[in-house]
Amino acid sequence: MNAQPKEQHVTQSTTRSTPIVRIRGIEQHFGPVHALGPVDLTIERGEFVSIVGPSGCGKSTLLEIIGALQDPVRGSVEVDGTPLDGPRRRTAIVFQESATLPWRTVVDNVAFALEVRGVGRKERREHARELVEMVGLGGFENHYPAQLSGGMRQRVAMARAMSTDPDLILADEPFGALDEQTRMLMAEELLRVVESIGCGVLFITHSIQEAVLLSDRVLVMGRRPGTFIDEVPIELPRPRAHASLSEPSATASQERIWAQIRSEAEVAMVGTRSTR
Ligand SMILES: Nc1ncnc2c1ncn2[C@@H]1O[C@H](COP(=O)(O)OP(=O)(O)OP(=O)(O)O)[C@@H](O)[C@H]1O
Repeated sequence: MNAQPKEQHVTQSTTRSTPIVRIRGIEQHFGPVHALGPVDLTIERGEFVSIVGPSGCGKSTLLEIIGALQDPVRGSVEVDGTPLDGPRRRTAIVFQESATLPWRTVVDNVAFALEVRGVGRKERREHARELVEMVGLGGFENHYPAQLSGGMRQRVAMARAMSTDPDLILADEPFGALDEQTRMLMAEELLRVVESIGCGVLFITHSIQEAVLLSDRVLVMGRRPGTFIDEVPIELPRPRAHASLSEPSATASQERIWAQIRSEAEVAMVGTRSTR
């Protein structure tokens, strides 16, 4: 299958408001390398969309374009109904190794984005404390990043991302550096937090399980230049937890996604061997 995903309004029929993200015909090239596209994508408000696909297919490139960290060579990006012309205050971006500031305590790391925006000290610390509590770090407010585990530091990054009242979270392999158990716990935590604030999420992961557990829709990207080759609606009831993955529909979704990725990765590997 090599079609762009249909303009689906399947899982998001509950809202008729402007989508939080609408991109059309996005393409990216780096010199002679055609890295991405063309791709179309719509994310509704409050919708959780994951992208999975073989290494190097253009996932991070797409996320960075939506986050205004790079400009595409072709196509249009609208966020919240407005053409994107630079970084937005209400778009939060979380990376695999989101940096924490080592000389600041947990609460001051979380308050940092508010400080930059000129929010008063008392107000920003109060809000930061609530967020620290929300991501399960209550009691660690005054610890420094070096005193925390990798998973706890990633929770700090998550709390900081939430501090600016995001309507869109762009997450690029946010749990990729964590061990499997921490990763699953963090995924459950993220679900809880996102459900409580109701923002749209674009989530890139190499873990099919994680994508199925978290998402309303999983988009499968084919090998470079990446385009969407499948769109898998995840119809598991919410709230979800790790156990949801053993439900028959979740297993079927994982198998469908894996079959697509495997065939793309195999073709990519053969291509690499034959061009050596
Ligand atoms: N700044 C750049 N300059 C040149 N090539 C780039 C640049 N950024 C990305 N690329 C190339 O574009 C392609 C897509 O990269 P991208 O990082 O988006 O892939 P990805 O799907 O996120 O990969 P992974 O899953 O391994 O993180 C790759 O071939 C990469 O080498």
